[in-house]
Amino acid sequence: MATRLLRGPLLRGPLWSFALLAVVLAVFPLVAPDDAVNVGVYALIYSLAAIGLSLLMGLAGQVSLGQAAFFAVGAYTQAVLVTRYSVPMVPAAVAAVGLAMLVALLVGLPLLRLRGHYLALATLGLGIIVTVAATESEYLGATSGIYGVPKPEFGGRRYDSAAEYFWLLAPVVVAALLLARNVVAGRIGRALGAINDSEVAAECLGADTFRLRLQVFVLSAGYAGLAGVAYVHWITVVNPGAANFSLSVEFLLMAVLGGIGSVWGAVLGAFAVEFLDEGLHDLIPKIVPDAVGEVELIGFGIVLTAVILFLPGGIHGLFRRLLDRVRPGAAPAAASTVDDSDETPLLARDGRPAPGTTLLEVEHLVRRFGGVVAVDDVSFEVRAGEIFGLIGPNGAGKTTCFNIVSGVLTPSTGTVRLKGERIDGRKPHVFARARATRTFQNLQIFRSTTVRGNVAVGRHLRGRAGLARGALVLPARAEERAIHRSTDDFLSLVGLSEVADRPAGDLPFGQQRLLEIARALALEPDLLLLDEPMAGLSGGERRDLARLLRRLRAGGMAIVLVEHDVEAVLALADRVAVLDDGRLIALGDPAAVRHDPAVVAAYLGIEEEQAAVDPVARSVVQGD
Ligand SMILES: Nc1ncnc2c1ncn2[C@@H]1O[C@H](COP(=O)(O)OP(=O)(O)OP(=O)(O)O)[C@@H](O)[C@H]1O
Repeated sequence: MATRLLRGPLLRGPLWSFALLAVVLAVFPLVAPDDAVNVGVYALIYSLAAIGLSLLMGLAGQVSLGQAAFFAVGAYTQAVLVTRYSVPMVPAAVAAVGLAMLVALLVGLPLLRLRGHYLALATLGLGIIVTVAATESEYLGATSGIYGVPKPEFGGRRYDSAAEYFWLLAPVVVAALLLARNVVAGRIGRALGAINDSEVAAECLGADTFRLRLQVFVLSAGYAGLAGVAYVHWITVVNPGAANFSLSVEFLLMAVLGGIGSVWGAVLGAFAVEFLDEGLHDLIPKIVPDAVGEVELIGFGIVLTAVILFLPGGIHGLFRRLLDRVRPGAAPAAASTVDDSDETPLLARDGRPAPGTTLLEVEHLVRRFGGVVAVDDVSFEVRAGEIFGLIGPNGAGKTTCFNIVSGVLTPSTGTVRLKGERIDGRKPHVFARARATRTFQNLQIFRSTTVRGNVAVGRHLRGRAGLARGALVLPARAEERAIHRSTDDFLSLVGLSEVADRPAGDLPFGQQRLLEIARALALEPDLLLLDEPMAGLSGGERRDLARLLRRLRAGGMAIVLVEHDVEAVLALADRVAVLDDGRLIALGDPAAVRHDPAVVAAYLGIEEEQAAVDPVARSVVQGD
């Protein structure tokens, strides 16, 4: 849901929507009463932290329960630099945001490697640490905090009224939104969206999950730090309450209420929560006389629970649904078929190992799952420019072999070398970086995006735009255009051009298989592992795919083919390895393998000696 929203048209949408927001924000102080403008200033300040949190939750799929800790780091650093060292406001702000990001880097480095919600727990702890440290530190003014932070002054003008401060902040928030939007819509956001859909598939296309999540966490802390800077220049004082858990909950509520993953929603959520906060301030004392802040927190808790239960997409999701209702549905498009019938080389590239060169070496591979030995002392090599078939009955260990070679699983013992480098036990993105990738027996489509979006993820390693370049968009724009254009080429290879802009999850099963192949080809691999690519394809699609694989081989690509359609493999492959019960029982050219009694026996489940003499058994495998 989060990523679906995140890629929605409202968020990626036209730049005019940002202009509209700018106009609304410009007009707000003119038309709203003074009290409301005052609340609006807090909403703008907090929306910065909420945008960061929304990015973290939507893109990295992680929750921070201590966003206020980074907010406080930003606020304290700014206060110290400006009041104690007379550092001008802007350089101080750069340092404050930088320090918040550095703290996030140090927290994220050990934690984001782990699966699960360790980050949420750690950031909760960080909030407590920052609160206690600020309370105990005389340097930071202990419980009273640091006073006397000046209101901002630019060009001789002091921004001390709510309306003026609002107007000063509004462009900052719009710019922050634009940067966040660019991150979401660009290379990094695309890869993180894919990771949320299928981590294993995104990794196999070169997305480094840990690194990307760490980057977003650090960016998210930067947003919180900037909010802290804006805050301290508005209220001119900072105390340990700035790192309080209740403020982190408030940020969380803003992000969730706005719609997780929607940076637009975070701003809407910030305004909604701030005005709700005002309402609760007035309402709670009437219901609970002498009530203190904790009662307000209960109010927030109730709203948070209600939103999760009844409005899972938040305000942004509500808008999105309304928009979907009025927008006409896209007409379903028919898939085209591959129209080439030749075997001219395809996707050849300079620098690819010469045909016949050993690309992949698998030696004495063993993988145990408890008592089951799924792969048992298997060795083989795959050469550039060949189609290598890997066949065997159900449960023979083929997919496990693929998983080990591609880094999805670590072997119990044995080694895997790709282009001479040991890669066993390394992550799948290392495999992808060496220009090798795979498809999956159980389809791993990125459902939150379109067909074209899936292929664009396949181009991840061919792009270079990082977080900073992506956020500033201009340098990355040419690259994005090139990626967009190239997706058409890869889709046309598998006959999916016509459905390029359809949601990937809407395609029928067979086309989803073809999409996985197009996505893998987009990496322009030297080694391609295909796990049952023919399953679910029509007769025509199978023939087209076989032709495509021959053309890729002619271009010098090495293809390893796991396939239940034994005839198809024997017809296509240059060499075939047969697994049975985890063991390699035959390896050689298709003709030799076809006549191997051990292979016949394995497929029919009879004894080898019997298979050797049984004409019926042999005819079943040989297709005579
Ligand atoms: N994660 C796992 N945990 C436990 N056992 C597993 C796991 N993965 C595979 N196995 C077992 O390992 C053996 C080999 O499975 P694998 O999926 O590699 O075979 P396969 O040749 O790909 O089979 P199929 O053609 O049916 O896909 C099977 O007995 C399977 O049950």
